[in-house]
Amino acid sequence: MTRPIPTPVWRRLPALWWEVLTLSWRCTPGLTVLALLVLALSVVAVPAVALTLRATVDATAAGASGVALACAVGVAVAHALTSTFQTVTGEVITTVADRTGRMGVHPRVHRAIASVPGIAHLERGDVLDRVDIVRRGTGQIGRSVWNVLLSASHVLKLLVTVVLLGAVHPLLLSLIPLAAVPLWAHRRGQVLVRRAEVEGAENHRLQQDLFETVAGVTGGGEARVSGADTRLDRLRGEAWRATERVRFRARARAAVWTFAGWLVFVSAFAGGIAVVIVQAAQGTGTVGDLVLTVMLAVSLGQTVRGTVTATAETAGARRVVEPYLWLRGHVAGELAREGCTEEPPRSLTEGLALDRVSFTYPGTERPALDGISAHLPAGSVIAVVGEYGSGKTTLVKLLLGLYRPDAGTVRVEGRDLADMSTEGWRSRCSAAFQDFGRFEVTFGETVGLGDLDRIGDPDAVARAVREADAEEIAAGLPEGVHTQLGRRLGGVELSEGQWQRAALARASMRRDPLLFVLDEPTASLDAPSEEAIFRRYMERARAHARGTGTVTVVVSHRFSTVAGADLVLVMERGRLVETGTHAELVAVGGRYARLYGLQERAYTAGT
Ligand SMILES: Nc1ncnc2c1ncn2[C@@H]1O[C@H](COP(=O)(O)OP(=O)(O)OP(=O)(O)O)[C@@H](O)[C@H]1O
Repeated sequence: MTRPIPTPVWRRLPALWWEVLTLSWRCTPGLTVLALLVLALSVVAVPAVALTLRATVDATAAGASGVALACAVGVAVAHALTSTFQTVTGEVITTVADRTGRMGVHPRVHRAIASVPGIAHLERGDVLDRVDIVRRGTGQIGRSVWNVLLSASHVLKLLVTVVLLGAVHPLLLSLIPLAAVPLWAHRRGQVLVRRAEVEGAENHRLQQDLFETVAGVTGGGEARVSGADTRLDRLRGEAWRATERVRFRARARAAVWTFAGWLVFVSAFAGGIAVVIVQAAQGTGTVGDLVLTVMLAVSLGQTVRGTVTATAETAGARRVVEPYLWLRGHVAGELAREGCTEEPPRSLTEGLALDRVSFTYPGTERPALDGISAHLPAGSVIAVVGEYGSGKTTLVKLLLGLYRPDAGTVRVEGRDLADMSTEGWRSRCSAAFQDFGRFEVTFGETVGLGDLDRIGDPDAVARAVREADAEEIAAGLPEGVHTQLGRRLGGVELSEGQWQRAALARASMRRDPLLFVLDEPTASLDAPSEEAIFRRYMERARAHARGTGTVTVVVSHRFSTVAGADLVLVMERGRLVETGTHAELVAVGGRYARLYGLQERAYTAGT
């Protein structure tokens, strides 16, 4: 099969600029029009000042004081407009670009990444590097089209200026090609800077992760107690220095290129001015010509610098635009590869099945799941047990469609989950994980996020809170479910167990899930609280079973809590080593029975 040749970046840029311009229009129409207007008028402002100034001087020399006065007023008006444009253009463009970046581009990036079925791609270094660059530079993407328009307006200004100078003396036309030298030199430097950004992205991510670990409340506390914070901080410093070394070298080389380019242009320009001065001294030009030349000479410097800066920024934005386009291509490729649109069934009668499922995490050697086959009947409560790292979480993540099996099939009512629309399947799943999210919104919202359609429904939220046994938490908050959570936002901080119950309540928001997963969501709770919650969720599972045939999967280390499950799956090093009910497995006297006995003895000894 021949692979399609990817479209070069430069051919995709015009479409991207047009897209950003329409986004600007949608995000902030008034300012977008103002920015376009200011750019158009700024092209004619400087030549207008120069021409009216020449007319003023020549009229004065000819003794036409009335004309001279009128031209002087023209100079004042044109000068005032030029100054205003110089101040306003940057402000307006920055505001438009910033709004477009935050309100338009940022949500698009997040939506695109989230639209890819599964999360396996978020474990890939090449994807993470690009996401890191794009997240830091969405403003530059919003600004990219304005830099292009700014460059175009500066180039136009430059052309008008040089044409006027050419009329004074044709030799000055040679400045046109020479004005391109600084642009070219700057571009060369930017290529080096761009390469250095991608090269240093991995170390930058590493230092950021280490910083968050050391400075974070959770990980940071642990690091301080264990004394690992000094070492982690040293590693962070090393990673930062490695990134900075690469960046600094590239920027220094880029600066040398820019300086050399400017030197060539400025030398040529000085020669041009000398020619005009000689011409005026010989009487072949007017005093007005000399004034016009000096005026344009001053503004030409600014115009060329503006052109270089805007063009350099356009080129510089490629270090963000290129990874952005790469990410979009990646997302489109992933979506095309999936292309599954089948809707999930309304209810289950047969249930879910794993058929020789294997899975290895990207970048690792050992399979996390190895040839798992099991039937999870509709309406049943399945317990998954096993030691640390045996593959329990990976198994439920495959059931939830967060990862795709490398081999084998996950079936829903006999149909391959891979053929089903990921969005459709996820909308029929509920899950509470050990690493639950702490969403710092109001308590009611943190629960309601479990079912966005009903986030504002107080009855639905109250019921979910009741099911997670979290009523006392809500009642204890100063403003009940309307209390803002999180200290950073001036709200109330919940304890670990309270956050966990909030996560459980969130998972209870959906009324008719086909798959309900509880992956050790009660690890922060004591054994009696955990048992009480599981009892409650077992009852809920039985009620769901009668309606939609929901399969409830519970992952736990505490064997006693899951003894009431219909089926227990015992995992060991990625393999399913035993299957049966609690009674059957105890009777067999195998791995489950041994681990169960050990835990029971430990519990009895502790009481
Ligand atoms: N994102 C990941 N990338 C690479 N390897 C991973 C990842 N997540 C888990 N693993 C590995 O896959 C194996 C199974 O992990 P998994 O989290 O499924 O086990 P578990 O039984 O749920 O463990 P625990 O009881 O500690 O939660 C482990 O060897 C683990 O190190």
